[in-house]
Amino acid sequence: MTESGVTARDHRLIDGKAVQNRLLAEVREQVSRASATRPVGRLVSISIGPSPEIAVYVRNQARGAAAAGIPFDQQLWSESITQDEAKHLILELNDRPDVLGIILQRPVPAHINVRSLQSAIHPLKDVEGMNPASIGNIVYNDVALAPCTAAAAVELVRETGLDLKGLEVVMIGHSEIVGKPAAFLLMAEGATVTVCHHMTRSVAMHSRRADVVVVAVGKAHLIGPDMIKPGAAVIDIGINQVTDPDGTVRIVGDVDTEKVKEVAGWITPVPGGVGPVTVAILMRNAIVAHQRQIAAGWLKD
Ligand SMILES: NC(=O)C1=CN([C@@H]2O[C@H](COP(=O)(O)OP(=O)(O)OC[C@H]3O[C@@H](n4cnc5c(N)ncnc54)[C@H](OP(=O)(O)O)[C@@H]3O)[C@@H](O)[C@H]2O)C=CC1
Ligand SMILES: Nc1nc(=O)c2c([nH]1)NC[C@@H]1CN(c3ccc(C(=O)N[C@@H](CCC(=O)O)C(=O)O)cc3)C=[N+]21
Repeated sequence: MTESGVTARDHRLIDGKAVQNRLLAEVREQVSRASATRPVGRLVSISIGPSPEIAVYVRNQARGAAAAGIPFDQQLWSESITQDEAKHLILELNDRPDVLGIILQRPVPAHINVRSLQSAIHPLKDVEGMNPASIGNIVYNDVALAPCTAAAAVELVRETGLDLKGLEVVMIGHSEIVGKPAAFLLMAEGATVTVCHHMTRSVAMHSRRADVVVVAVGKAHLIGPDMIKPGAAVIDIGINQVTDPDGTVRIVGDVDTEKVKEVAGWITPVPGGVGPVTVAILMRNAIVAHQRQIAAGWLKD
């Protein structure tokens, strides 16, 4: 039984954990082959200041890295670190041959310019694909190092078996780390993509005609059964903490899973859907970064 009260055996639920296990097994295979010729460096995961939402992600990154056989270095920097100190540390990591890749968790403290730090991560070590150069590659359909959650959403649509070419997809949310990259990745697969945000006059007008709805907003129960075409696939990226009347605290997505699963053909539960696949994509990006560094002559034999 998942948190959302839906049995994991429900055939309408896409099992994110199963997709994670499949992807991590593939990465593990590539890591052991790569390690035969030269050591695979460590994945450095940077959090600046404490944040509960990041803690879950980083804990699962550590588990994913262990499953993939990738050395993992979790760094928690003080929230009083200055922009210059943070940038200097990142530039040092860029030049270390024993560092395979760098991910900077969001949010960062208000005094830190995350866009500037993101740009300081060298594109060959940017395992989250958030350096503008990496994002730019997506426009050129080079999607090998894409933002992990966006790529996870594409992976989960593929899991339905639907042919993405010409598929009517509605992306609800247009953030720089999820909504917009996801829209570009889906376009790269040949989907017809509509992007909605808070200025969209009627989200339902778009979502009701979609073969696939991807939602990354951050509002519990934003998507109800009346907003989904019967049989459509629903990819729920939202992560929201809700407190039940009896005081139980739960994590739910942006979709009213219980009600929407009666209408949808497929739906990703929260937890147990996009989250685990995000972790697996991060590990896949890490071994891709290693291969790109070799191709660029960065790693000596
Ligand atoms: N599972 C995972 O791996 C990850 C999950 N998340 C989760 O995804 C959710 C979104 O995060 P993130 O992508 O950073 O987005 P942001 O929180 O940065 O922004 C929310 C987005 O939703 C849009 N929006 C707000 N209200 C509405 C509405 N009523 N209808 C349509 N669109 C609306 C906003 O549009 P506008 O800008 O115009 O206001 C904005 O594009 C969060 O719950 C976050 O926790 C995020 C990262 C990874
Ligand atoms: N630069 C950056 N990139 C991100 O992708 C990013 C970020 N910052 N900041 C925080 C958010 C949140 N996020 C999660 C990813 C996976 C789970 C995850 O593994 N969820 C499990 C939780 C299960 C459990 O409790 O272990 C699940 O949904 O099944 C959660 C949260 C990525 N984020």
